[in-house]
Amino acid sequence: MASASQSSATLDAPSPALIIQQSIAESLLEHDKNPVYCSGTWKVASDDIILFYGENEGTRRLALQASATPAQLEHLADSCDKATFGVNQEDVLDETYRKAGKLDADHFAWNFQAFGLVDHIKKVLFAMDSKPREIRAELYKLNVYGPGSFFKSHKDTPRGEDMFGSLVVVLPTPHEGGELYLRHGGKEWVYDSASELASLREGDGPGIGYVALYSDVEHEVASVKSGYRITITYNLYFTSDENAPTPKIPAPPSIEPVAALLGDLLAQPKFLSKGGLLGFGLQHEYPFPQRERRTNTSIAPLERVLKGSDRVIMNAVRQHGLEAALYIVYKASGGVYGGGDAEVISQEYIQWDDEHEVEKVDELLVANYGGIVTKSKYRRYEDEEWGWKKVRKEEYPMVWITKSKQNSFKDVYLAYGNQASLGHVYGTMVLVAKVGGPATDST
Ligand SMILES: O=C(O)CCC(=O)C(=O)O
Ligand SMILES: [Fe+2]
Repeated sequence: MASASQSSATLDAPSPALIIQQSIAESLLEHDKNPVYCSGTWKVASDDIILFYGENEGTRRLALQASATPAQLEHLADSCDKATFGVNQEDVLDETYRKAGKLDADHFAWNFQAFGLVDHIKKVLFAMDSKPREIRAELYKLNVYGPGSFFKSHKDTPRGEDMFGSLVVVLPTPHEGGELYLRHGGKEWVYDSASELASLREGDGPGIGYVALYSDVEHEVASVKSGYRITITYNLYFTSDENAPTPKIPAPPSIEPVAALLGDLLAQPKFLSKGGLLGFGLQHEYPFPQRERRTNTSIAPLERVLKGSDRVIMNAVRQHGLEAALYIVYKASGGVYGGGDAEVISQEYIQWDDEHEVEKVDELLVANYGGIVTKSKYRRYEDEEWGWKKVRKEEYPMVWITKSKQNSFKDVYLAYGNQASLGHVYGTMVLVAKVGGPATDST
């Protein structure tokens, strides 16, 4: 009896383990929503879309940035062999299944480097990995789908264990039809290269269409109605670490010691107790952004290209939850402003000119360019300080951890005065982290 009641209890209430098992299965189902392909358009440079092709010495050059003429495209189509497809490890020619032209990788070349695109594909298809596996694309074939060409439903034959998918790049030649249908897990999608390419706006420069799909995704190219649909396909592989040469360089030091020391510094009760700024000179050089005449440009985008120890310190201060950014430390000489050690930091790289007089560079920076005063002009002359109360009040104390003169510039500005004269503005790009709230003055 006891055993009977036990078994009925098992039937009524699923065990906790079973509930967890079901939850795992359910949440894995959620992950089936991960994309099995990705597609879109990709911007390229004009030089990227020049095609060189030929089976023998006489190589043709076909530049696609300006639209190719029908005669040029016909020549390319005529240079192709008939495309075959794989059935049971054999290449089969059957134009009722696949009608298209092909060139093997040893009969064509183009400048386009797929690295950026491949990196993008990696992030979309392997977003579930905290550190996505490295992948690479190997040039495979060029195909020309002229009017009436198609490729019926198939899966691509994986070439090697590490191959996980295919990348099809569609060149920007006008065509109609030739949609790519993709099917997986009972779902269907369509990638319409003709309309994707047509949607590229002229002012945006040239672009290509692309679709990257897992090898187990069934796909089919619908019949091309007009024009030429030219594709370049790549095989996509996981890169194997086995063949990678062992690095000769020693492993870089971890950021942990720097972050720990920074933590110790911030924990000091007297250190910037009212808040302030931590300044770091940069150890590498960075190109200042292009300035248009009489405009200013933010240097914030340079943050993405920080190198070496500059990157380490940016990561370390952020690890401590500090707000940090690149700034330019401005100082000026000449005009009313001249002299003094005043310093103002701003994220704007300013185009000074010799037509507009500037009375006080520091005040202009504060008023118009988000400037923060780190040293006010008259701090050394106490009797004059009354006139600068307002600016003094806004002064943020800056503690320099490292100093550097790298990434400095000198500009000329028109200094206001009885007689306008030329002055100089000096700038140095640095990394600044904010500690605590703004420095407040109790007076
Ligand atoms: O051109 C396409 O969109 C796909 C071509 C294809 O399926 C293949 O070459 O295997
Ligand atoms: Fe295919």
